Amino acid sequence: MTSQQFIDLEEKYGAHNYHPLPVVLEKGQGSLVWDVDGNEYLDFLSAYSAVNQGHCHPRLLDAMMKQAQQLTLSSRAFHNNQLGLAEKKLADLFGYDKVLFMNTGVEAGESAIKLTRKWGYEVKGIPSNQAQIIVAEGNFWGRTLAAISASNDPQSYTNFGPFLPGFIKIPYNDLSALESALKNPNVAGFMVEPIQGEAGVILPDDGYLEKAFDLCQAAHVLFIADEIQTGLGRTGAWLACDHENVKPDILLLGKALSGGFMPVSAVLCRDEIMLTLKPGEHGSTFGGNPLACAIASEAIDILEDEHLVQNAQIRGLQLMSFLQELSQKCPLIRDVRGKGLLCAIEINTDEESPIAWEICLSMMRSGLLAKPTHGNKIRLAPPLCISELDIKKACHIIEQTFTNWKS
Ligand SMILES: Cc1ncc(COP(=O)(O)O)c(CNc2cccc(C(=O)O)c2)c1O
Repeated sequence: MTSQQFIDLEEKYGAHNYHPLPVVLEKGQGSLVWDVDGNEYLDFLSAYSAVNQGHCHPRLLDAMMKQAQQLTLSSRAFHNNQLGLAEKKLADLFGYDKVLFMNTGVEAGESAIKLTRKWGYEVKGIPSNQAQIIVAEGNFWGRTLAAISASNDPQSYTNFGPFLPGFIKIPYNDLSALESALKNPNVAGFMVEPIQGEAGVILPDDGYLEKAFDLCQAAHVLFIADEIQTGLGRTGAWLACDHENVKPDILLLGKALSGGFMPVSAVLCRDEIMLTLKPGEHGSTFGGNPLACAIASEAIDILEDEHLVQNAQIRGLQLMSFLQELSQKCPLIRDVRGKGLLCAIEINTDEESPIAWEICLSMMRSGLLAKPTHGNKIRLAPPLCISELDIKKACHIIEQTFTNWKS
């Protein structure tokens, strides 16, 4: 079958809830993917940071196959021999008492909202059903009704109402807005991405996270870090919060927690918070299944064994210095920004302009896959295993595209 035939099948039989680039992938390995016509691409999206370890990592394949021949799903009606090991690994690595395994990132977000509310009522003493959670404008943590209720992006919430109450929206990177919102005694938590991914790789001012954390502690409010996109080495540290020595009260992980093999997410926090959940009050059929736990354990080991956090830092510096140089000589570029291997080019147009999309099409034809987010920001986020040579190759493609661009 041709690429077009595969695209036509999706058009005819699938929901039209995405607008993919016109490329049909059939194979991935490390930082590379191939389409059905055998064309090779550098993957600079990494499935939105779900394949930090690289596509189809052989160790993850082995771990999956080994466990899949033993037991894939026990349900939580019974214990299994993988869950406790994976919980301990994450708890020890990140320094928390307890881990709650879920599946998708938004489920981790929903779980964090429920935990924070329950803690608010049963520990902080907020009157029943009055708990508020502060969120930052520009946030994106998934597509459930709670997640879109917390969103200020019309594309996320239009015509999906009515919405969940209990969210207070404040500008991102605005400490005075946070300080005044924290005056509300019914606030239980502040959920924030250390770097806003979908908003276009928006970095807060240095010190924002640390000061926001301190304000939350002073107000007896839980600081919830959504590291589902920024965590697990993406920004050149295990967690983006590490760059400011902030230890969140609640930590959300997902995506690369399975290296792209299956949905695995986790919520980490101390006993005082996690033990507000009593048997039968929360969970999921697949949450903490032995297959997911075996894969998650291996996904963490790979990040450690292959020094991928360090590689993200070094390769990120290489990529960012190129981008800064390019931006000096290219009026089409409004801004370049990033941390580690979570970078973005902001094109000098409004969000509605098709130019960012056309640039991504051109880079695709030259062998590099990237996609715009929020119109005019092109995210550049390769797998953390990417080599110096492949960064050089990508930079050459990016430079050729921008310097030869004729609007
Ligand atoms: C910071 C953050 N938190 C939570 C989620 C939700 O994760 P799940 O998608 O696994 O529920 C994300 C998701 N990030 C993300 C980025 C781009 C596209 C899409 C998409 O839904 O196709 C998702 C995210 O970027």
